[in-house]
Order: sequence, then C-alpha cells, then structure tokens
Amino acid sequence: MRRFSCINQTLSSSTPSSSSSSSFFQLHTPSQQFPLFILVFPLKASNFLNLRSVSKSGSTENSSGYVKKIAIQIFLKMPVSTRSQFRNPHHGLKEKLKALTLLYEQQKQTSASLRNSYSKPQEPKRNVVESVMRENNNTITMLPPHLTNSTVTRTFVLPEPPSDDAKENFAVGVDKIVGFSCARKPSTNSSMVSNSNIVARKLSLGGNGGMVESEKVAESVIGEKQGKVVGVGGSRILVFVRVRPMNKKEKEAGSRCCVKIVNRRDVYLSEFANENDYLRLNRIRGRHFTFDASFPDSATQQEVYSTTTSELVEAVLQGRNGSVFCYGATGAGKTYTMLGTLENPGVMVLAIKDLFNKIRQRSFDGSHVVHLSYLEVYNETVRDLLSPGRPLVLREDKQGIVAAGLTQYRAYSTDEVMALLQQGNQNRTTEPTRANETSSRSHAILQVAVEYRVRDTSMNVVNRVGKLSLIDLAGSERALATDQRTLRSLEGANINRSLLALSSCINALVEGKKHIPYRNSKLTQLLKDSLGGTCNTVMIANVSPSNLSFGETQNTVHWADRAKEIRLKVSDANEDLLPVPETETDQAKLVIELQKENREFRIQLAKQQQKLLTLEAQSLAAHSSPTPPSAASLSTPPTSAQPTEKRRTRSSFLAGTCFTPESNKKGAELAVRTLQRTVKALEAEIERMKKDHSLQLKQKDDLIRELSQKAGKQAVVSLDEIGKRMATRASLRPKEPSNIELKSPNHRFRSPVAPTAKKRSFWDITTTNSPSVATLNGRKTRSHVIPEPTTAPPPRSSMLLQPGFARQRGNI
Ligand SMILES: Nc1ncnc2c1ncn2[C@@H]1O[C@H](COP(=O)(O)OP(=O)(O)OP(=O)(O)O)[C@@H](O)[C@H]1O
Repeated sequence: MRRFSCINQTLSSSTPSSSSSSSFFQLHTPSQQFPLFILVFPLKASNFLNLRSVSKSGSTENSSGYVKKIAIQIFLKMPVSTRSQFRNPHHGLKEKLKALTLLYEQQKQTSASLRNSYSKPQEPKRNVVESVMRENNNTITMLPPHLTNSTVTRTFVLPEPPSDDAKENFAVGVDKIVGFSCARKPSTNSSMVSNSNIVARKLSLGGNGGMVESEKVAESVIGEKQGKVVGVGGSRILVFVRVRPMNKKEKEAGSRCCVKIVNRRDVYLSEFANENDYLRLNRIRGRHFTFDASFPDSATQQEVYSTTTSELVEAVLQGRNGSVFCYGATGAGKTYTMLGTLENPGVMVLAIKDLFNKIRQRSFDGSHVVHLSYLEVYNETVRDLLSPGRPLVLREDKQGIVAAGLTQYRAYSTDEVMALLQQGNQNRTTEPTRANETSSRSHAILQVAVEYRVRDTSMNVVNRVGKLSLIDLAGSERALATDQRTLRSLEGANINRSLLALSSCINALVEGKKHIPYRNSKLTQLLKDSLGGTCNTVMIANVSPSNLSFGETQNTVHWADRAKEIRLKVSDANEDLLPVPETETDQAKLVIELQKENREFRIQLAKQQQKLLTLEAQSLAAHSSPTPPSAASLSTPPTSAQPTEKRRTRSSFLAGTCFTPESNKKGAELAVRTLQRTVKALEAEIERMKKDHSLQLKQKDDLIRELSQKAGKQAVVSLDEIGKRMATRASLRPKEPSNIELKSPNHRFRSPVAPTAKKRSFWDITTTNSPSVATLNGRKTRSHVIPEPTTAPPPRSSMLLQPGFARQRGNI
C-alpha cells in the first residue's frame, strides 16, 4: 500500500493541471484503491522511470512487474464499460481539444479585457469575462430587432486605420475577427463590436490583388498633392474607386457595409456571412487594396472630377489624348459619376465646362475648334447617339479606330454641348432591371476633340488635336441580378462579352503580351487607344457598399487593381506642321515686324513721358526761386503754351549757381509757400471774375426788360425807320475792327452784315423762311424788332439780339 501511495503522488505531481489529471481524478471516484493503478498504463515512459525510482527507494525489486500484474488483474475485474474507455483511441484527443478550447477562451478573454482597458482607461479593471459580456450587451441594443435574439458568440474589432505611409496590407491578429459599420462618420469602437448572427472574417491578404509592395508604391508615378492625384508622364492608368451611398432597397434588406475607405486611398473589403455557415466562414477573405484615390459615399461630384479628370482636360488642350471610363456592376453608380443629375452634374458635364473655360482663358494663343461625337455600343453594334440611324462600321486609320460616318458636331459653347449631351442621352438605350431602375444597357462614349493652330517660334503653323473620351460602360452583371427575359439576357450576355473582352485586354496588357485581343469586341476596339495607346487614361471603379453585392464589388475592385498595372506609352502631343503659303508667311513676318516696331515706339513714348515729368518737376522747382513771382505773373496763370524756354533758363539757372545742395530744402519750402500764394491769388481772381460775370448778366437782363417795355409804348413806325432805329445787344458791344475773323461759334450769331460771318446759323435759316418776320438789309430775321430807343446811340447797322452775349460793362 505504501508503494501505491508513492505512485499516486508521483502521478499527481507529473500532471498538475492537465485534462488527463481531471479524468484521472474522475476515475478515482470509486472508493477502491485499485483504479489508481489503472492509470499507470497510459502513462509515459517518464512515469515509469519515476515508478522505478520509487521502487528503488522503497527497496522493492521488480516493482514494475508487480504493479503490472496487479493492474492486469484489476483490469480484468473491471466492468466492460469501464474497460472500453481505455481502448477508445479518440478519448484522449477529445480531452485535449477540450483543454485547448478552454485555454483559447481564457486567452481571448484576457485580450478582450486588455483592449477594453486600453480604449477606456478611466474604467477600473474588472473581470475579463464580465467586460466582454458588457460589450456584447451594448451591441445587442444597437442591432435591429431581428438580430438581437441570436446568440452572442464573437467579438469584432475594427482594424486601426494604418498610417498614411503604411504600404503593407492590413492584418490583425490571427484569431481576431473584424467588421465595420458603413456610417459616414468614422465609427466608434463600440459600434464596431458586433454580436449578430452575421460575422465578418478577418481581413487577410488575398492573392496578388491585395499585395502592395513597397517597391510597387515607390515605382508608382502617383503623387498626392493637396488631395489631387498627379500623374507624371501618364506612364500608367490611374485607377480610382468610388463607393456609392447605400440605396433604399439595400437598407430595407438590412444589408451591411462591406467597403471601407481609409486615408483616401485604401479600400478594405470585408465579407459578411451567417455564422452558421461554417464552410463559407472558412473560405471567405477580407481584402485590402490601394488605389490612386478612393472616394467614400460622401464624396461630391466636383471632388471626383477635380481629382480624376481635370488634369486630363489640361493635357487635351496641349494636344494629348485622354480617356476616362467607369467600370462596375450594374447599379454601382457609373452613370451617376459620368453624367450625374441636373443638380449634381457628373464628370462629362464638368469636364466640358472646364474645357470651354480653359479655352476662353487661352484663346489668345490660337483659334480653338471643338468637335463633339457621342456613340453607344449596344448588342455589339455601334450607333450614333446624336443622329440615330443605321449602325456604324468601325475602321482603323492612322488616327486609330474610328466609327465611319459618325457625326462630328462643331460646338461653340458649354450650353450647346449640354443640349447635345441631353439629346444623346435620350437616344441611349436604358431599361429598368432588378438591380437598377434606369440601367444603361449600352456602353456610351462621348468624344470631344479640340483642334487648334498656333505658330511656333519659327513662324510655322502647328496644328494640335487633343481628344478626350468619356466612357460610361454598361454594368457588369450576373443574369440573376437583372432579368431572365430574353432581350435583357441577350443584352446582358453582350455586355458581359464586351466586358470579358475588356478584361482579357487588361490581362494581356498587364502581362506584357505582344498580342492584345482588341478585336474581340467593339468596345475594346474603341478603347484601344485609351488602354494601350498614347493616351492618359483614368479608370473609375464604381462599387456598391452593400454586402449583398459583395461578389460584384470584389470583382470590380479586383479588375481595378489589375488595371493599375497597365503601362501606357509615352504620349506626345498630336502635332502637325502645316505648310504655309509664301504670301501668308510674308504677311506674318510683316505683322511681327510691325509689332516689334510698335513695341519700340511704346518704349520711346514712355521714356519721353518720363522726361516730360522730370521737366515739369524741374519747372516746379524753378517756381520756388528765391524771388517770388510778380503779381502780374500770378494773375496770369501759366498755360501749356507758355514757352518752355523760360522754364529751361530757370532750371539751368537753378542748377547753375543760385542753389547749392544745402539750400535745396529752404528753396523747396519757399517754393511751396510761393505756390500756395499763387493758388490763393488765382482763387481770388476766379472769384472776382465770377462776380463780374454775374453783374454783367444782370445788367444785360435789365436792359432787355427796359427795351421791351419801351417797345410796347412806341407807335407803329415805318419800316425804314425801324430799320434805322433797331437796337440790338450787338450794338451795345464795342465796335470791332471789320477785319477781325470770327472764331467762336457765338460769333456766327452776330450781325449778318459783319463781313466775317461765314456760315448761316440755325437762326438765319429759320428766319429766312418765316414770312411774318421783318427783313433787315434784305435778310429776314426773327430778331426782336423794336423802335429806336431814346437813350441808345443810333445803330450803324442792324443787329441780331441773341441771349447769352457777354458784353463789356463800359458799353452799357
Ligand atoms: N455617388 C452617388 N450619390 C448618390 N446617388 C448615387 C451615387 N451613385 C449612384 N447613385 C444612385 O444610384 C442609382 C444607380 O446609379 P447608376 O444608374 O449611375 O448606376 P450604373 O452603374 O450606371 O448602373 P447600370 O450599369 O445599370 O447603368 C441611381 O439612382 C443613382 O442616382
């Protein structure tokens, strides 16, 4: 018995906490001591070593053999059910699994508690399990009612957004499960913790697509500057991803967001699956991609345009080709991105507006001509959207693939283009499908060609043509996603066919194959220039945020990621040197020479003006001479006709002797004072002249009044007498020498007998025609005919009385 107890002790110490120890004790529950020995059999060799040592210490020889014997006896005495436990090979494994599960749970709880204490440092540490439970409870209250009944089994943790320059795929701990909300604002930690029956698996690296090696990034030609993606040299396609907002249908279906944009570039895809779907849970993968820029559902149309396309518009104006195309599942927002709505115009509209604005700004350097065409590829036929008719045939010429007979409209303004675009869209094939009410069933290509001529430095005429292709692809789709009706499925098949051809081309281009299968579809033929040619290309991948469209989203993002690797040929400006006729060259040369001459003259003129200003300044300084100007000179202000000689002599005088540099300041002060005095004198003179003038006017009016009163009293006199006694204002004026030439227009109204009167005035004409007026010296007038005033001197000749005459005071 002593030996047995020793063995028991040894066993207990060798298996302190393992599951085998627990089963060991369970087997001990019978009161007999025998079962103690039963466990000896499964024990390892080390235990036997212990046994041996015990037996040695207990001076028992061959103890193991003895023990074996007893054990066998006991074993044989055992009931069959108990014996079978030892034969079952899986029994130990099960126990091990149980122990591991327990260990895992413990570790999980520990990490949860650590995380909890990190996110909420104020909270006192508490039991790990309790903490996890509390989190879970929180989440339950946030879930929709149909989800709250489900069993809470897992904790979800949102990955910390990687820092801006993190180039690795995001990965969390092996056993962590991640998921995130689709709220526009960054979600809080608590909202990330989900316990529904839908679980999201950890984002893991999924194939090549997710790989963003540092070299790749370093090699990347993209630079991000103030939110703008800048392509350098356009050596590869720029790829962008745009997530549309969740629509009503998706919200009603209780779908969850499976796309998350981080740092404006990184896209995280997360698949959600029912937690009971074990097989699927094992297969699904979250993925991480990086693009040139990624737009969340809150991004505006303008943001998308300025980040993706505005650079292309600039390049088109320099004679380069550019194309933008949207790719994505049906209803993912391609048409919204390209066309937009009236309130939120899309890339096509914004690009055209921008193009015309830029043309207006730079129209000085050449004449721009804008041509526009709009076509669709529907069921593998090319149709003109601006003037619908028969299908068009694609031909290849030196410009590339062209649709023969396609209407090229010359556009002069943005409004005109808008109208054409609207007209084209009305002709475009759209049908409601299950996935989208206004599903585009065709690929639409709007092409704007800008042609302009400029002269280079050697006066050659250079013709530049830049083309911008804006492409709204039809949605890639599954037949189930649309309709099963014949026409729709045929459309779908054709759409998929062309998209498949597109993806084959992308693959071939990425792999650097010599043969690119452009000819597989009309779409790829038309996109040949955009994909592998000398063209700056932008691809916008549109995705839905809903987990119900996860498959389509993953496909789209996968292809977008592939497309990133497409290299483009270096694009030169499309320039042609045009032959210029000789006469035109001569004219152009003449124009240039004249312009040059003109410039020189302008410079000379500016210099002369400068000189004049200097002279005027000097003349001002001359006025500030120590001898103040005389009163006479003050009363007669200097006119522009004043001889400059005088000023020059003064300036030379100043420069010569009178003023030394020391006395300059004094002289300037003196000049200011003198000028002030001059100004005052001039003002006084003006005032005096004003008074004189008003006095003269008053006197003149008095005289007129007096004369007219006298005229009323006079009897009728003979015409001869009247002729002799007529008084006019002119008669009151001092007599002028007859040889003075009249210069002022007022003089025209003076006496018609004046030998200097050259023109007949309005007065002359009207009075000549009036029958009732008197005739003076054979000339009819409308003058005031008055009897001879007693005071007035007898007039030498008849005069016209005109208002507003200035006369000298002394004559009245
Ligand atoms: N960024 C967005 N903001 C607001 N609404 C959007 C956005 N993107 C798409 N939508 C809306 O989603 C719906 C489907 O978009 P749209 O028609 O552009 O999809 P699509 O990819 O062109 O589909 P299809 O390939 O079937 O033509 C439209 O009602 C559109 O207004």
